[in-house]
Amino acid sequence: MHIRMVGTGSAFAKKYDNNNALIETNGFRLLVDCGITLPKALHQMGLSFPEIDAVLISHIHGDHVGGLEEFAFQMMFKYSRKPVLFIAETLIEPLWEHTLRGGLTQEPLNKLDDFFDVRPLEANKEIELHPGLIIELVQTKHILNKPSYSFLFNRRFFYSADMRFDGGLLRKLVDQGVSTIYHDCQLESPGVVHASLEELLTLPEDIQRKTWLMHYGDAIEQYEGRTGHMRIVEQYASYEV
Ligand SMILES: O=c1ccn([C@@H]2O[C@H](COP(=O)(O)O)[C@@H](O)[C@H]2O)c(=O)[nH]1
Ligand SMILES: [Zn+2]
Ligand SMILES: [Zn+2]
Repeated sequence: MHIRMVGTGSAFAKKYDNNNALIETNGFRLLVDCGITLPKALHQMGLSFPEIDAVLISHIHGDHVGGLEEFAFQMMFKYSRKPVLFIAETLIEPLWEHTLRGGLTQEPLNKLDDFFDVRPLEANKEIELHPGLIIELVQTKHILNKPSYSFLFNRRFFYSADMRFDGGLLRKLVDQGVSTIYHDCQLESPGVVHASLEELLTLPEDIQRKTWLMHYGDAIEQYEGRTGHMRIVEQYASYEV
């Protein structure tokens, strides 16, 4: 399984695009989150929307869903196709009512299913998205009373999306066989709604060695050599996980 970060930046980063990723396996290309900067970043990578087989959403923040309106419009009016949208069942109504409805509605198109082939996902239940690509949604803490999900791929690759620090969960995942963790990282403390670098540095060495940092601020270069045993994911680079 390959992963390419379309962006590695925090919500307010300007040197880095929104923290969105492409997971590629057996000829299947899954977009993980579709933020405000995604359409331009994807274009700069030489890719266009029809080359994406499905999109998966972690939670309703602009750097994770802000590019969906353009995705939907381009697919409908430029390519006459309905993209597959994998999304937790708890996020379906808020995604339409609170984010997309205003921009996308034009009678008779007035619901999420008019634009996307919606595939609801249940948390804590494995599902094969494509042959060779199994996913489990793990609900993690990010914003109070706002559902947010991390992703476990093929039982071995954990992608935090946006979450607060949870050392107990990371310990459990590693003990269960997770070999690679991509974790959001807020460089300055306190993390508040993300894991801070200071918190991540408290992880035991064996977990740190499996951990790569993403969703970072523009100051990341100043932190090179100061991330313990954790490595930094580079924007646009491709990794085998
Ligand atoms: O209580 C809060 C809520 C949000 N923030 C900041 O806003 C961004 C939201 O974007 P993410 O998708 O969560 O990255 C977050 O990074 C915080 O910087 C906050 O500080 N406190
Ligand atoms: Zn974010
Ligand atoms: Zn968020």
